[in-house]
Amino acid sequence: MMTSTEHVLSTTPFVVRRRVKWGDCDPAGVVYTVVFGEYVISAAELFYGMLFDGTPQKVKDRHGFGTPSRALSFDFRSSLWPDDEFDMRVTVDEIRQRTYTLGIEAVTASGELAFIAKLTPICIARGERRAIPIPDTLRDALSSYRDACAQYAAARSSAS
Ligand SMILES: CC(C)(COP(=O)(O)OP(=O)(O)OC[C@H]1O[C@@H](n2cnc3c(N)ncnc32)[C@H](O)[C@@H]1OP(=O)(O)O)[C@@H](O)C(=O)NCCC(=O)NCCSC(=O)c1cc(O)c2ccccc2c1O
Repeated sequence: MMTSTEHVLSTTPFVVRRRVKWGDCDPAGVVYTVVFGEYVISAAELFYGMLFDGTPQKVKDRHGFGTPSRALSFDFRSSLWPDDEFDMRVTVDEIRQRTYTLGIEAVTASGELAFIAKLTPICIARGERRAIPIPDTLRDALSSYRDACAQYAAARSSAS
């Protein structure tokens, strides 16, 4: 039997399921604030892997760009506890010139909203710390994903 504490649940929309590990928690017994950054960046990296069908750093290397975080914000709605399972759904909220914003919404197995994060990466030339326009391959992949999610949502709402 294989047990995983982090795996991709679906690709459209892109959803990562995680289980809170004991080591994620602080002495108060809930997930430590610092760990939320790891949750979000890890989900974003898996998202890039899906967009380019590979492992995240290798695909960015291949395409010649990096994606340092230009901004990151959190809205914490409820605490996460050891062994809690939660799903992080990734949306493409904005695509600008050199930056774009991913929304990451985390919902527990009982349907409770845990947090909403907004991650704004800035594209840089690989190996340099210089901002560049979002490469066309990435821009196209982000737009296609956003369109596919919109189509999925429309199909679901017309079915219900
Ligand atoms: C990357 C920078 C050197 C670029 O500096 P520059 O001066 O050229 O551009 P700006 O910093 O002014 O950015 C303009 C851009 O940002 C948008 N923007 C401005 N304010 C905000 C805001 N509050 N929220 C959201 N967006 C904002 C503005 O609209 C412009 O976007 P457009 O799309 O409109 O053009 C410099 O920004 C820099 O070095 N920043 C620090 C980055 C950093 O250290 N982050 C901390 C974590 S490190 C990290 O995440 C990281 C990840 C990687 O995967 C890497 C991979 C490879 C190398 C390094 C990595 C890395 O450090």
